[in-house]
Amino acid sequence: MILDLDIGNTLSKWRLKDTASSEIRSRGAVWTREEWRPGADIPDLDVVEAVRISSVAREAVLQETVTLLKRQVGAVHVARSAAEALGVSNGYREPGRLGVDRWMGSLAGYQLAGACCCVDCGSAITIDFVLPGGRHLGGYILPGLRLMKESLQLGTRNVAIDPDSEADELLAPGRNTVEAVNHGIFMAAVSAVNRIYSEVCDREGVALPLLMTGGDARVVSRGMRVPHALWPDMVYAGLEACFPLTPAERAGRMAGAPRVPPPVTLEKIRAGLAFSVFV
Ligand SMILES: Nc1ncnc2c1ncn2[C@@H]1O[C@H](COP(=O)(O)OP(=O)(O)O)[C@@H](O)[C@H]1O
Ligand SMILES: CC(C)(COP(=O)(O)O)[C@@H](O)C(=O)NCCC(=O)O
Ligand SMILES: [K+]
Repeated sequence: MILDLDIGNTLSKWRLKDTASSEIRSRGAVWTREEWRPGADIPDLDVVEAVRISSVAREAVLQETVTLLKRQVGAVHVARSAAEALGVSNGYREPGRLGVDRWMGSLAGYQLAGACCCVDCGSAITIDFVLPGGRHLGGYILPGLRLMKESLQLGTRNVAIDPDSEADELLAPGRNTVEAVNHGIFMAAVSAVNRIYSEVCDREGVALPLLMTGGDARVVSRGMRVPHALWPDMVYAGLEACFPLTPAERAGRMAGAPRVPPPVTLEKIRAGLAFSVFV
């Protein structure tokens, strides 16, 4: 069995993957806290032959986790952002500083779709771009839905946006505090993602497939104006591509990879942007 770990700022996600069949056997998540330890919340390590980790938690948390895991598991692979991998060149001036979850997502996106825009809606919302030929441009970081809501301190933090609400409802003016806050942060997130996607496609002269992941991807996806695919396992897929262990992974197949809808034409993207130009 392979244990994959995606340690984010809010949640540490894990899944167990069968080494022979490549099937996902179980998955779960625990809060990422300072005292995070693999233990009761994490699956039985006796069955684990290898661990793959993507972590944006503090380096000390990662090191403690790795030390603990190494006592019981032979192979522990820790992903790091690099200047180049799998045909993608990192757009950061200091490549190691790019969040490794963003790097994993960008590598997975490029493997699946070629040039692409990768959006990760977690504690932060990150938007990364990879051009044809594999040039990663860099990207954008904004607060995630939960962070935006908490920063307002209006006592609405425990009333989450229903991911099944229709975009129409979410875009309407709120008629109480919870609605006003939820609709406001929804609007902030989707406007930013729609606009950033269009602006970058416009400036680079290419219509890019759009991939979305993260705990709030389903909600944000409701407000997207362009075709896109949801890929909950996108960060894990980057781990699979960097450290292929199963026969399917060695053949380049990534678990849970979605069908990616073709993007709308560049003309349509530009026509959409034209509405926001007033001069
Ligand atoms: N069951 C849940 N528990 C916690 N957060 C959730 C849950 N479902 C959705 N969310 C949202 O997802 C975000 C966490 O998403 P995730 O992608 O795991 O973030 P990170 O990678 O930063 O830890 C939270 O900020 C919250 O808005
Ligand atoms: C931007 C992030 C905080 C997003 O993390 P997440 O919301 O997934 O927990 C993370 O990718 C990170 O710590 N990045 C380092 C800074 C950077 O990417 O420039
Ligand atoms: K994120």
